Amino acid sequence: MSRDELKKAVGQAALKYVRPGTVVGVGTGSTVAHFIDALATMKHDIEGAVSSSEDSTAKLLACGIPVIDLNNVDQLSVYVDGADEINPQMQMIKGGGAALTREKIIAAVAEQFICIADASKQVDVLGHFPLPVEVIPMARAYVARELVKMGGLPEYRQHVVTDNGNIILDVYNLSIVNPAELERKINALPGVVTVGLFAARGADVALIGTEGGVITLKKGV
Ligand SMILES: O=C[C@H](O)[C@H](O)[C@H](O)COP(=O)(O)O
Repeated sequence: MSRDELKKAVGQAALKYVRPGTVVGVGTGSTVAHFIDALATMKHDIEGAVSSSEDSTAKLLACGIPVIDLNNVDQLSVYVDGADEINPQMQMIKGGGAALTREKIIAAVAEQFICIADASKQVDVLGHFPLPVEVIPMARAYVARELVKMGGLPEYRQHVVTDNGNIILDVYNLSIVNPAELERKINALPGVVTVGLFAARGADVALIGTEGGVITLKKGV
């Protein structure tokens, strides 16, 4: 099976976590694009979606799924999103598509985070994928210097402006043995909007696309 077929399989598998009559949290990326296609098949059974990016909003609307402002939602039972890396503790690196901040906000509201990913995203230790950090433009050089002090090699993601009007630094050379601590440390730097480490709030369920089918992993099991 191609990687795209694996992504499609997990996108479809995530449908079973969507409860009729609810608002669904929707992430961003090529895996989520398949989930949105699947969600469109039950668009008359849900109230709508909360979206984590302008890209996903456009795709949801094109599929006829109403997009609802997060501020008008009291409860979100599930948030479905992809990942750039996921470890056995269900902690993730996200933000390869620059949508990390809105993704983290929706993940914080949701009762359940359902991560959908092909098996290539599974790692023992996070950090092979460069860690995205969303930064307010005037803080770019300062934050980069601080990231170097932490042992990283930050690289400015050229020609990318986030949906929030900020820039992304991708941090190479990190072997993240304590993701929760690094998440706290980077988030504490003035000028950092958020780091793409989802450690304090990881996934609750991971649907992993493999050659043998979709595997379901649950946090703490
Ligand atoms: O900013 C983008 C998101 O964090 C994505 O969920 C992540 O990059 C995975 O994307 P994809 O499913 O395209 O590999």
